[in-house]
Amino acid sequence: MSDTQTTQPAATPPTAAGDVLLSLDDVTLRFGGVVALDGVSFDIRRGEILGLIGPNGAGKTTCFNAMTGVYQVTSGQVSFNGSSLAGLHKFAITKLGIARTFQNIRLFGNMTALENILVGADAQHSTGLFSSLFKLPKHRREETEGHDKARELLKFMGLSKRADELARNLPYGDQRRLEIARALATNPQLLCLDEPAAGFNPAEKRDLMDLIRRIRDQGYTVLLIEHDMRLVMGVTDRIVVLEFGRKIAEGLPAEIRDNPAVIAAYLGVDEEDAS
Ligand SMILES: Nc1ncnc2c1ncn2[C@@H]1O[C@H](COP(=O)(O)OP(=O)(O)OP(=O)(O)O)[C@@H](O)[C@H]1O
Repeated sequence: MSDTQTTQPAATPPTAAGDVLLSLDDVTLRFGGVVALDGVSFDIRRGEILGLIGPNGAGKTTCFNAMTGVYQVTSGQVSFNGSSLAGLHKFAITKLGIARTFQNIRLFGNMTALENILVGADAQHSTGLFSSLFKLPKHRREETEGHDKARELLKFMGLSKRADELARNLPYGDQRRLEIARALATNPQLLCLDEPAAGFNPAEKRDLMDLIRRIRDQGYTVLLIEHDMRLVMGVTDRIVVLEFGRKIAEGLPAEIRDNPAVIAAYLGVDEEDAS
């Protein structure tokens, strides 16, 4: 990645580092008889990299889905910048400033890398169909700005040379990075990454850790779901641990590493045996 060191225009810089950006307050989410989230509460603070971990089926992706409007919570509340997200459609939530990537890459394969990012940037355009049909000046200005920003994002992610290649022809690692770039194009305050290192080799994982730190240094807040413990422990500021839909621990990486309940959850043994 030779062209990754330039900076791109930052997201809204942190107003007061450490204030609460998003909070889950006693959130329960049921699918019929399955309780995917059971009274989960935690905060994401502005400017931090928060890890969300737990064994398979713990409720991590459901948490993302509750935050991004894919599912409405059964009870409890999700708030962003102090306002409830209840009833908001996922597009409205994107506009408010929450973006995500998916476990399984969801790019538009027949579009170029650049076009994929432009789709993300479109989510923040203020002009509507009328302006776009009649190519009004404000719409044209937004289009130009969108192109400039998309190229800067490609550069930031080390993908400049891929701009005009179809997404489906990109190597796997570049597709993963493009997904992150597309999410950043929506100009989020909070970027949620769902297993971004899946399928990566150790060297790619190290590059990803570096990239996540650089993203945070640009002023974004990052929520990271990841199974690779070395990556999670190495890059996050704090970690929240779920098991069977419940929060079982929250703390600094070193605290989580030594927490008997967390060790038990991962080893599948009784907490007393793990301590
Ligand atoms: N749409 C759905 N309908 C029914 N049950 C669901 C649905 N989505 C998730 N679940 C259930 O909710 C629970 C939590 O699933 P979730 O995908 O959030 O876990 P996860 O921690 O992300 O797991 P993994 O690490 O395997 O991705 C699981 O029991 C899962 O089967």
